[in-house]
Amino acid sequence: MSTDKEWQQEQQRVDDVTTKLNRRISGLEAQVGSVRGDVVEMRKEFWEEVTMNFSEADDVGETSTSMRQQSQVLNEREHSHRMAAESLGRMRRLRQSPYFGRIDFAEDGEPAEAIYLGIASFLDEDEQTFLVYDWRAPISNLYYDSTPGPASYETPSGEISGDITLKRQYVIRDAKIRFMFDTGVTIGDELLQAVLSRSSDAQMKSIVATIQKEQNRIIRNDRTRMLIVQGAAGSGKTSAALQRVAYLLYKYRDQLKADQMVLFSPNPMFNSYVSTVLPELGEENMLQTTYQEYLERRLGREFAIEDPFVQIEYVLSKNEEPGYESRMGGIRYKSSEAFVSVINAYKTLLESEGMIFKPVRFQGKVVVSAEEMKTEFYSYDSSIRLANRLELLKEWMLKELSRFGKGEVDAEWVDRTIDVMDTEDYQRAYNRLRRKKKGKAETFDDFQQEREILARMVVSDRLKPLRKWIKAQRFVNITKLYGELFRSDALFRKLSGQEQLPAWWGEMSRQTLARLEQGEMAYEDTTPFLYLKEIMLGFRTNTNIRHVIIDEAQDYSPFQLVFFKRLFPRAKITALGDFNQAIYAHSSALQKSGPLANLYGPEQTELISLTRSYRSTCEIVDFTRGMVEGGEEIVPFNRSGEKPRVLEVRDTEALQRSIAADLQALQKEGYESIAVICKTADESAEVHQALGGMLETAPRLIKKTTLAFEKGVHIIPAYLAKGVEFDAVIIYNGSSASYSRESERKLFYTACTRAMHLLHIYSVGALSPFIAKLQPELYEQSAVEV
Ligand SMILES: Nc1ncnc2c1ncn2[C@@H]1O[C@H](COP(=O)(O)OP(=O)(O)OP(=O)(O)O)[C@@H](O)[C@H]1O
Repeated sequence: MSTDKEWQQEQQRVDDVTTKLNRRISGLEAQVGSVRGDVVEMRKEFWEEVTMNFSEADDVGETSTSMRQQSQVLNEREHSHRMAAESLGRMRRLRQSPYFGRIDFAEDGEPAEAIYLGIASFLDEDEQTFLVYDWRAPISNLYYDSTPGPASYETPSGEISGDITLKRQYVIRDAKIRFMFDTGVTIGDELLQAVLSRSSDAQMKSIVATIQKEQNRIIRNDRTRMLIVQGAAGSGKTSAALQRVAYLLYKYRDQLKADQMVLFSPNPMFNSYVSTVLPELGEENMLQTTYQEYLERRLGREFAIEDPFVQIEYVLSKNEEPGYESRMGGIRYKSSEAFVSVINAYKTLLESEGMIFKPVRFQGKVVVSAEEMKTEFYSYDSSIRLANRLELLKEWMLKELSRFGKGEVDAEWVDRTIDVMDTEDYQRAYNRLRRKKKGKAETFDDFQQEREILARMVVSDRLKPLRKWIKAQRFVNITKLYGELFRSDALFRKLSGQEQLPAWWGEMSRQTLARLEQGEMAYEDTTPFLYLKEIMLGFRTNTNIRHVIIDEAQDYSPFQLVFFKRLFPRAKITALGDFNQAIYAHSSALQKSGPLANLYGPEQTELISLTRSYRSTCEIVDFTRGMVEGGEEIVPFNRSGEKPRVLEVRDTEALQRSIAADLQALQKEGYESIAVICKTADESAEVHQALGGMLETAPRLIKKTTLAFEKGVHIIPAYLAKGVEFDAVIIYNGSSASYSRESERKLFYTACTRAMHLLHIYSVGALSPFIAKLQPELYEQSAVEV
């Protein structure tokens, strides 16, 4: 334990470091000052600019180089200015809290040296002595990974071993030490206690000061192509992922930029929730997107595409509708690896037969018929790759179109068009001609010639959209090709190699075709459809991205994962998830062993499990872990609170009145962020309206389009509460009517695990079996009804 004297010495050091920081800050301010704000913010429109069509590996390097050049347009002056500005930002952050940890490390045969850890390095004026080490420096690993005693750490030039003689933790604010504690086995249980007991924030916080050993393994793991993290609810997966981004940006600072890393979030609100962590650590944010955003860009123009939230609403609330079971069968099958194999086999088959094209038509006339295209296509050497044969076909069609165009020059419609041309059009045509025929004798002098030139121009103009259409290879009828899979059982049997069709095949196929005909695409069809399109026409890969972080990985299907692998051929993947929170009806890529682990093979895959849950009190964890399989492995962090409270009420009116009273009481007690978690969006909207009239300030209704996460009272459907947390959670109706099907278990678990300090569950009538089956001593059954 530290003594008063040590405290004074430490405070003295804080004062010294602060003085030096102030000096450095003044210097940097002078350097940055006058041109502040001039720094060019270069952010790429992620999906717009970096996706390109490449099928050959050779091209990849080239694209990547040109893209890097693009992003390095900043000139030298701006560059150094930017560096200074960034450094200033870091120093200012350090001034608020220069460090949070210290280890005294004696390298073998050397005296012990005190290593202070903060969010950035700070060198003394001699430019040699580290007053503060960056938490990501190799030596800092000792702090997270080792306890006092013999220890070693890796450096680029080999392992260094020695002895840790002291491990100390601080909370420093405004140059004053507020808390100081010598730690042993774990990193400051006490500090962690304090951090976890505070109320939640509208934005996620960085956890650098209290990273736990097992989380540190995730942050610094850098060996394999694929890192899979299976972690209990609240075990710090998202936190670890974000610190990992910061770590990689530090470790590979010469090669890796923030815009080469992308985080896939479950919804737009989550994006905003996590967006402050990296800036807080003095790093630029990585790119953030959602899978839906990608789908919209790729398919949104052709189809009305369903989003996963509409799909889940259907799954949760339409179980009485005809066709429900077959759609569920479809959702499961279309997300499977088996379907990936079918589509791969389909592509192979199409190399020799079965292509479907759209004819090229112009003013009712067929320019090139689908049959002619097919004949031409299959006349090419079959050893040429499919995508390349389609390129050849494209060239042939463009020629056919030109030939057709020449024949149209004398058509009557052309004459008519020329007759009604106004002077502006005429002038435009004339100018164009002049530009084209620079220096040549051809002019408008000759009437005959003039007519011909204008006619050619008119035809060419009219054919322009068709040319564009051909160039974009829109003539391949992907929709029909995809539909064919569901139209012909024989074809499907041939491709799957199975006599037996998948469950609900007939009805499900009818549903699929009916939607496609309406120009709609169900969420479960989007990835397979796009995959078929990509493998036919050449995959549009994104080679700029070097790291893909997939949060809530359990919500992605095996099919989507295969897709990710193709989409980001140069990226390493970090996939974080919890199979107990797999809320979608499709099969999940994250299973104990399975699709995710197989994606890059065992050599290239590492799996880390997190079982300690930090978010919720012991009482809440004890309660929630009983609901899921394997829950006994989840270990609550040692922080106590009230037992979850369960309250059965008579009817909806009593339910809403009780919840309104509860909300008011909670707010009075000082809970700042409270969620009333409903099952669906419709239910949330109803509750929002009902409670609005009963509360002083209207609660906030969270929809799938909500962008910002804020404090206050929220009404939110369970599936949108993914990844976020609240001081207090009220489950709107945890009755057996709402949550009893097996498919609802994980949704219910996800909802309950959003609570940090307090969990109240209301139920109209009988309780959900997921609660009823728990030991009664795990919760407080309350009878109070308003
Ligand atoms: N080492 C730590 N130090 C301080 N706080 C931590 C630590 N690890 C986790 N937490 C806190 O625990 C809470 C849960 O963390 P996080 O959201 O990262 O968990 P998760 O595993 O992604 O959860 P879920 O799967 O339920 O969404 C957050 O408030 C986070 O700040």
